Formats: sequence, C-alpha cells, structure tokens
Amino acid sequence: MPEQLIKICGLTTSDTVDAAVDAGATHVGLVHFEKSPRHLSIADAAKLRMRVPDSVKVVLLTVNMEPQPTAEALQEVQPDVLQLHGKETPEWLALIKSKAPIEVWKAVGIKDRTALENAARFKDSAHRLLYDAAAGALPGGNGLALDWRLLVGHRHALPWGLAGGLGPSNVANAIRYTGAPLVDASSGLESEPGKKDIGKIRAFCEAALAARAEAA
Ligand SMILES: O=C(O)c1ccccc1N[C@@H]1O[C@H](COP(=O)(O)O)[C@@H](O)[C@H]1O
Repeated sequence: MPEQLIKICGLTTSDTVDAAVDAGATHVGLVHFEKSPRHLSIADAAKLRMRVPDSVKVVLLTVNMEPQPTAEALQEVQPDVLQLHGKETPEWLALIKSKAPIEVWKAVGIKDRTALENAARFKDSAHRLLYDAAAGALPGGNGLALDWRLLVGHRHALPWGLAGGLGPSNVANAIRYTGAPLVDASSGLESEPGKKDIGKIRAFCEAALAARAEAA
C-alpha cells in the first residue's frame, strides 16, 4: 500500500513545525506571500526549515514570484519542493527549473471538469499537481473545498494532491472518496487566521493515516 502523504501548510512557529513532524506529516509548508496571514520572510522560513528532519520534506509556497527572486529564495531556504500557487504558466515553471533543479508542484484552482482537464498542460513542467478550490479572497488558504466528485475516475496527468477546505473532520472522507495520495491542509488547522492549533494538526494526521490504513 502506498504511503499516505500529508502536507501541513502555513506553519509559522517552531512548536507547530515540531508538532506536524511528530504527528506524521510527510511534508511541511512555509508560505512566502505577503498578503497571507501565514506569510514568513525568507530569513524566517530558512530558520524554520532548519528544524525539519531529513525524513520530512519542506515545501516553500510562493505566488507569482519572478524567477530570479524565486531562485534566490530557494538558495536561502533550501526547500525540497517549490509549490507555485498563482497564475504561473508552464513556461514560467520551466524557467524556474532551469535556474534551480528542484521538485515543483503546481496548484490549480478547480471549478469544473474543464479546469481539471486543463491542468494537464503542466505535464512536462511540474512534478505534482495540487488541486485546490478556485481562488477566493486569497489565491489559496481560504478553507474552500472543491467539488470532489470531479476527481472520481479522472485520469491524472501527474502525481497529484488534494487541498482546499480540509480539516480533521473531513479528511478521512476526502481520502475514501477521491483516493487522494496526498492531502494538504492549512486554514482548517487553525484557531484563528495564521495560528495553527496543535490539537487539530494531530487530529488531521491521525484521521488521514487511519483512512489510508482502512483502505488497505
Ligand atoms: O495559506 C495561505 O495563506 C495561502 C496563500 C496563498 C496561496 C495559497 C495559500 N495556501 C494554500 O492553499 C491550499 C488550501 O488551503 P486551505 O486548507 O483551504 O486553507 C493549501 O495548499 C495551502 O497551503
């Protein structure tokens, strides 16, 4: 049975990074986007990154950031994965890849079947697609779920993950219903915008791992 991948995103403190690692997250996400309540400076992201053991991957999330500053951020933070959560094109991804050979995930807002099919345009430029609800007030991190029914039976062009409105109470159903190999949550694990709740992080990881074990 493949491992259930779990990404806890928008972590901003040492204790919540440690809690995510201890709870079984396979990926921890650090957001560098000034409009986000989860924004970290590159220097702070680099400091938090140092706490994460090699067994857990660090994902740096940016939104429409130009390739040159992106390359500089990658150099400083040394993440394992770059998650692009804006309107970046396949050409943009290719340019970033030419500057820094790193795993690149493209987040795509899914409002209908056409949007899901169009995500295949990243087939040669991304390593993974992350399906999220179509943008709300922010490009992501809005706690909005996409219509999971769209994913059932879909032939994915790349490895993929499910984001958008996930939390401890719905992640098991999301895994059962869609078979998502990776689940990603941020605002659903907070007590207020930007403040992660350690109890919710633990409950999310436990529910995701139990759902995957049940499917075995
Ligand atoms: O978390 C943010 O503030 C954010 C800002 C800009 C783009 C993406 C952002 N978060 C990512 O959005 C998805 C869904 O989040 P949620 O669970 O619905 O809150 C996830 O990948 C977040 O990391």
